[in-house]
Amino acid sequence: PYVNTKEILERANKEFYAVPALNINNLEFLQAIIDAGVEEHSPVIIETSEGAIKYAGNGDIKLGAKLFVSMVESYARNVDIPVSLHVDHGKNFKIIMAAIQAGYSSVMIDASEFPFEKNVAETKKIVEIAHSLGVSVEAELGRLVGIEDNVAVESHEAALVDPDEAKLFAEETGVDFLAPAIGTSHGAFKFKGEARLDFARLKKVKDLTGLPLVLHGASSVPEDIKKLAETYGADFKGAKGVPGEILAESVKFGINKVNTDTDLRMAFIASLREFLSKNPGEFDPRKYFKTPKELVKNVIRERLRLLGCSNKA
Ligand SMILES: O=C(COP(=O)(O)O)N(O)CCCCOP(=O)(O)O
Ligand SMILES: [Ca+2]
Ligand code: NA
Ligand SMILES: [Zn+2]
Repeated sequence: PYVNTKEILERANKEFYAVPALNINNLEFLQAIIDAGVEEHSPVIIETSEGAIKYAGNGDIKLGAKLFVSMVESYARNVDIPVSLHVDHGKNFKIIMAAIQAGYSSVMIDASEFPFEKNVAETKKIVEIAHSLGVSVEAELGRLVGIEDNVAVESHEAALVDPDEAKLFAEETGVDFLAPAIGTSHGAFKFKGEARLDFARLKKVKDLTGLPLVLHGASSVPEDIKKLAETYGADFKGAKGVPGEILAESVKFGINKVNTDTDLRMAFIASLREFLSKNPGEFDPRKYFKTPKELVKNVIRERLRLLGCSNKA
């Protein structure tokens, strides 16, 4: 069934596991996610960035939002696992409103680049509107920067979440789930040195807010996927993600939603490169997208098990 993200995350919060939030831009990744959730008897959270909504709507954001709601809601009605649809990194009020009106389960208002007071004000505005329409809300505190050994301490201190601010933020905004910056960053090149997240800081945010917490920039960039892509011509030198055991650790300290996009993109392109080089005569997209979809599905199945949400449907 098509459910509200809050329902999925409240149970995860209570039972100490995490649910991956998986980004889509097209039909194929959605199919891979649904299949993974069904095969693992697991809830799944589908999320679309503002760029994805523009992409699907061919520039028309209302059309894009409606298209994603109808695709996700239709697939969700067809399976017996909980599925929700979320706006990732919402910054543009028009896009957030279009998504709420189209029927999204939840929205992120990302005002984390602004000073604390403005982040509170922006978030509060969205929370009031969204809650009046039964839509749940995610917000972010701190900025996504890797904790680099050589970067001066005060600069990454300034970027990471302040746990006391998080408590105040939760109280003042009524936000349903919170993304505390603890040292991750988006994309495939997250760390120059050792991957390190600030778990002490994360635990303080959890203890002070009690909210379901979101880890952004959580892709692992699995070594085998990176190698497969490079074997068939990709140049992913220096790509490094969050190791699986660190993801599992973050769940112990209170992470319940794990945003994952890069790992899906890497799996798809690695498998597509391999398929195309081995099948020079193929030109049916239902054929050349089939094995990439399979690999994305299997990467998601493994992540569902790692985060402890298999068999939680
Ligand atoms: O935190 C994450 C996941 O980050 P990761 O998968 O790169 O680690 N996300 O929020 C996904 C970010 C998606 C960005 O989409 P656009 O390119 O359309 O703007
Ligand atoms: Ca942000
Ligand atoms: Na999000
Ligand atoms: Zn993110």
